[in-house]
Amino acid sequence: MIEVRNVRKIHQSGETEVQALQGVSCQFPGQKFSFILGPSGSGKSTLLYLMGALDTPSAGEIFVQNRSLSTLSQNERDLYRREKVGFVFQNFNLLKNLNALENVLAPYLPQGVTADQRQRAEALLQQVGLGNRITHRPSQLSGGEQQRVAIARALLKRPLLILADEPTGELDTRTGKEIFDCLREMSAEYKTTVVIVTHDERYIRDTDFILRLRDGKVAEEEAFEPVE
Ligand SMILES: Nc1ncnc2c1ncn2[C@@H]1O[C@H](COP(=O)(O)OP(=O)(O)OP(=O)(O)O)[C@@H](O)[C@H]1O
Repeated sequence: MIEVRNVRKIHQSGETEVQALQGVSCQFPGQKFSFILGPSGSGKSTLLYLMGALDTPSAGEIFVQNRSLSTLSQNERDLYRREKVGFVFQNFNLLKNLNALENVLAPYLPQGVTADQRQRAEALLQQVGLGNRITHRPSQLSGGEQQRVAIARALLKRPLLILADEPTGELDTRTGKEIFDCLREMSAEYKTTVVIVTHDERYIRDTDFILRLRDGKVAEEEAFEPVE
């Protein structure tokens, strides 16, 4: 479970201050599949980045596994980001000179990849439906396939949490739906907490929790009973 407690975030933009989050509190259920929705500028990405310790709140706290991120040392924050959180971004962030398998392994390439890591990377690519594409480079893959590589890369570290910022933003609606389905399946398979920021409300279904933001505040929370 991730608890967001009265979080405020002020972005400084030159002389002006932007109050991106104005006292947001909510709980994202652990090992479940959640969305953050809301209009442009409502603070969705800001909240996601705070949960991933890519940024720090101006006030308030975020607890992950009952530990406040504010109490972590710089070293512990780095470890948290590196080992506990898998990030998936709108533009896939793949390295264009590496093939799909190498992209999944990219975080481990500098120190040398173990046989176990390689085997897991291949299995993950298989699971996200790219078993026959592992030697393709990003330019030889469709947008949806590139996003699947990014999902496999995020899963390789066995993260506690996957944070996805507009993962379907560059994709057509059918492919976008497939990416949501893929993330949902992976969340269930690996019991990973998945939180997705999106504008794309057309295919929101089978979700456990929705947080709706407006003007940096919670507009609505919806929790769902599991569908039998
Ligand atoms: N680094 C920054 N510096 C200054 N202002 C920022 C920064 N990041 C975000 N903001 C501002 O904070 C507010 C919330 O931005 P945020 O990106 O969190 O919203 P969002 O709901 O994710 O929007 P979108 O859906 O358009 O991505 C906006 O007014 C935005 O302009």
